Amino acid sequence: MATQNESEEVRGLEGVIALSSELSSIDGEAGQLVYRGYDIHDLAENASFEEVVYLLWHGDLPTQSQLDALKSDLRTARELPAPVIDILRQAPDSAHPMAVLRTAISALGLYDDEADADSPEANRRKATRLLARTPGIIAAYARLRNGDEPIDPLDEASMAYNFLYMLNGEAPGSAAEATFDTCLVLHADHGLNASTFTSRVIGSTLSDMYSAVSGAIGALKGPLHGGANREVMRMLLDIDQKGADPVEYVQEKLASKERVMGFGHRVYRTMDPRAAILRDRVQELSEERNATKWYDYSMAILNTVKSEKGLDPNVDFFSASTYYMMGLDPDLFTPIFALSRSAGWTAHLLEQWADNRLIRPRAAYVGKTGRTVTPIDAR
Ligand SMILES: CC(=O)SCCNC(=O)CCNC(=O)[C@H](O)C(C)(C)COP(=O)(O)OP(=O)(O)OC[C@H]1O[C@@H](n2cnc3c(N)ncnc32)[C@H](O)[C@@H]1OP(=O)(O)O
Ligand SMILES: O=C([O-])CC(=O)C(=O)O
Repeated sequence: MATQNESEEVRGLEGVIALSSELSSIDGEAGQLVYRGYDIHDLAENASFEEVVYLLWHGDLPTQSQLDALKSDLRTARELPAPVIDILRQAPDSAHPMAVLRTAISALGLYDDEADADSPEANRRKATRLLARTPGIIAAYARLRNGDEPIDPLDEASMAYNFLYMLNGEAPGSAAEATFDTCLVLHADHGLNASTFTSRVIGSTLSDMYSAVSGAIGALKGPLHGGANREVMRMLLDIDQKGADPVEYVQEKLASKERVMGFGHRVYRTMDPRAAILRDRVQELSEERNATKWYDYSMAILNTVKSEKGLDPNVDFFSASTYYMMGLDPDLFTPIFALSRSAGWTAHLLEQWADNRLIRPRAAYVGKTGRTVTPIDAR
């Protein structure tokens, strides 16, 4: 039994080691992220999202036949149950797409005969169904709210290609597919971040995978976590609309003690390696198109926040302009994050259940003591 003094509080659990994991490691001082021993730069350059999913779920990169089998399983599993499509049809057009995704993932559990089956094999099958169906949910809702019908994915295409295809109804170029695939690789796992911790807490009660992933989506939605990518784009658009100087705009925010979205991180004390990869991608996209506005604003903000607050950008800062330059709607940015992070959440759940112990910390009680009940008519 742990012996921490009951009155000691570690605010926000900063630095607390709550469990052991073989999935990803972060060196916050060096700015290094590793999935199962592979550096994120290596994976971003040389592995597809599907290969990373296999790596997270199984521990090693797949052989060609293992990858083919995974892709075939994902293809077979991806059709959405009709009642879930009905839920998407009935969701208000103005709903937050993360709320829609959370609801739809929860509803998937209603139509999965194995929802409460707890064997490792059943949990792997559910992880496959859950990940396979997430792109279709996000794309279908994005189309339905615009009055368009959902589009079926293609048989032989990658998840990155199919997501963009289902969303836009046209074939994405190979550069767009590659950029999107890299984004999925970069967001797939990140230690015991808030949403992953949420999923493991829920999983540790031996609740089911749909409950745990719905809870994780709820945690990711917040602007201090995955929701920051949408807020970053809102800030860039606001600067543009007002014709504001990005340096002055951000200086004003800092002077009024507002947080600048996309900066700071609980673990990194230097540049998030994913932000560096995405910064370079935004620069390339900008130069290819001869349209450097978003990159220029972003770099002006980066330099200002760094010099005034000493803060570096996190993954959400440059994913915003990357997605926007790909024509994606800002309120889909966080659902896209969730699509990728589902790989990590489900891998963490499989790991949790392989050696489960209920996660249940303590609170330091700082409330009143020694009170006695006064009869209600005398209060
Ligand atoms: C995928 C992800 O989840 S990455 C994170 C995405 N979230 C964001 O980009 C939101 C903006 N960033 C933040 O709010 C924070 O940096 C967090 C929540 C990510 C991490 O914060 P924590 O480790 O809890 O640091 P904490 O909130 O205690 O902040 C420490 C100090 O830095 C300041 N600070 C931290 N981030 C920012 C920011 N983005 N803008 C301005 N000030 C900031 C805080 O105001 C605080 O200053 P103070 O000591 O003068 O009060
Ligand atoms: O790790 C964190 O605290 C936030 C997160 O999920 C990430 O950076 O990808």
